Amino acid sequence: MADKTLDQITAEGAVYFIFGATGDLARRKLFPALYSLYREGKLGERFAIVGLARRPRTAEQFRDDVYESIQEFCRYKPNEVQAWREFAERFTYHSLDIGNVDGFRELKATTEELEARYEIPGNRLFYLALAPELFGTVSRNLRDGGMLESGGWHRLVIEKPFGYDYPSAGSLNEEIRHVFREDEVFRIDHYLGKEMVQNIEVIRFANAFFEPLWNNNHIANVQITLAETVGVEERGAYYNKSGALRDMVQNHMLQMLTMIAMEPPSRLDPEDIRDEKVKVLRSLRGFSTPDEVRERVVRGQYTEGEQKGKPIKGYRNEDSVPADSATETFFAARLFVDNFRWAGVPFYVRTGKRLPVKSTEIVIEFKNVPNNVLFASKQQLQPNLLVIRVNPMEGIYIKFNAKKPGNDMTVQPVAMEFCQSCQVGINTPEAYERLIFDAGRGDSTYFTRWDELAAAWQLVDPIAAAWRESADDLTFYPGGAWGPQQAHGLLEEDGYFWWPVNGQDEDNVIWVSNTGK
Ligand SMILES: NC(=O)C1=CN([C@@H]2O[C@H](COP(=O)(O)OP(=O)(O)OC[C@H]3O[C@@H](n4cnc5c(N)ncnc54)[C@H](OP(=O)(O)O)[C@@H]3O)[C@@H](O)[C@H]2O)C=CC1
Ligand SMILES: O=C1O[C@H](COP(=O)(O)O)[C@@H](O)[C@H](O)[C@H]1O
Repeated sequence: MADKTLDQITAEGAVYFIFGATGDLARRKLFPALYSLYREGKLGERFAIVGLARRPRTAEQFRDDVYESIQEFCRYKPNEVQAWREFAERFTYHSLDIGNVDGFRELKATTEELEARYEIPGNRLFYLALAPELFGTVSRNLRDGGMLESGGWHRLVIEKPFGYDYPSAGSLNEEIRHVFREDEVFRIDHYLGKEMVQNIEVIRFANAFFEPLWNNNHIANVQITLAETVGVEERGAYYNKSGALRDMVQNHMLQMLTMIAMEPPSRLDPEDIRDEKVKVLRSLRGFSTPDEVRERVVRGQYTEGEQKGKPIKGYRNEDSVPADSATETFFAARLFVDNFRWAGVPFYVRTGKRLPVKSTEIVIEFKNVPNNVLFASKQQLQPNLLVIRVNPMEGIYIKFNAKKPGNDMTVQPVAMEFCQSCQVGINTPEAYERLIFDAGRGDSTYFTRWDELAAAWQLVDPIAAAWRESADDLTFYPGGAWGPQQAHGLLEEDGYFWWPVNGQDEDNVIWVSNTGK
């Protein structure tokens, strides 16, 4: 599986089915990812791609759409005529309504022709870029239409959101599992495909100097920020039902938290890693009353504001959003992992739309050194920080104290940075490339297993239930600001503050960086 060479993986070959091929995700992420994989030889020689949706498209029209999407969104441009032609030849479009099983029987015939033409041994990967309500029907019709009768493997890749709450996620899971085994289901959380999220394991487990300090004796708190400048764009109808809690916290935020908090797995096998992540999710302190939710969670919604000098409208004025919506566009919480390693260490998480910058960062704040004669009376020492920059900048920096050159013992913070994206630039593979490649080779490490999802929903559901009771605690923030004041209060109560992202507070810090900053 994961330890096969690239040649072995690509030699097997597969047909990739993109359900929802005329949709936004396919256009912005999936086609560009497939083209990059092709350009890097990661699809091998034996592959075909079938786009599926209801609207009629000729093969030519479809290839034109794909060309435009790649031109706009892919890190490789389709300017190399020969490469584009060879790739486009492997792309076909099949118009089909998910609800109609006969369409799947026709698809079977088309697929068998493609498999014969390109010598593909019956391996089939079904990517569902569809509304989740359709996942169960597709699974059933794939089976009933004979699409699972080939000799090779069959894998189902599904997009988020996986359910609306624990019961609905459970029903959805059952529907899918009537047809596919758990090891055939690849549930996407695209944050797990991000380079720096995957790097957390390496940073933690391949360095002698982090792991011994990685516990409540040395870490004061952990801060995870996922800030976006965008509003809800054209997704008001979806977002208004989902809100930040379901859109970002239940999945991306909790996944990052588990990577930070998990115990080292005994082997780097997908199941061992996922077992450790589940243990973290199960150790998260739940919310047993609505009061507890109010104490530890802040929800906010953006109002009119300004970004980069331009006015922006409030959430309630966005398209498809009701004028009295109580949906949160901002979420912050103080979470605890109640286990031996992390007892007493707050994990602060925050995410929101219409914040001042686009940035995802994880800050590990270490406890201060004990007061000592040398420094304490004279100056306030800053805590050591380890900062993992996930997105859009990728890298890591550590902040520590050093002597300012001169005669006295003045201490100044120094930041040593490794900026990965500055080095690799646009050639960093996109999350979707990695995830499609991993699904193609059957490596489920960076996909969410059902028990992870279930545990995440079980944490999130009581928060949603408390919010349903009353919207009194909904706070507001002007678009372009760092969320409501209450989110700062969460940390101030504990004697901390949110470290500014992107090193923005670092005027007094000396930077040593591979970017030459
Ligand atoms: N867009 C994004 O950035 C992200 C999307 N996602 C998830 O990905 C999934 C797809 O999202 P997105 O691309 O934005 O959605 P869109 O609404 O843009 O696309 C939906 C696709 O489904 C097809 N479709 C709808 N009904 C049927 C049917 N009965 N039979 C066959 N095809 C059908 C549509 O094509 P047609 O009308 O031609 O049938 C279209 O291609 C969703 O689960 C979403 O939550 C997750 C993260 C980010
Ligand atoms: O899943 C989602 O993620 C995006 C943010 O992803 P990023 O990779 O750009 O940080 C978010 O905008 C969207 O609402 C959500 O559905």
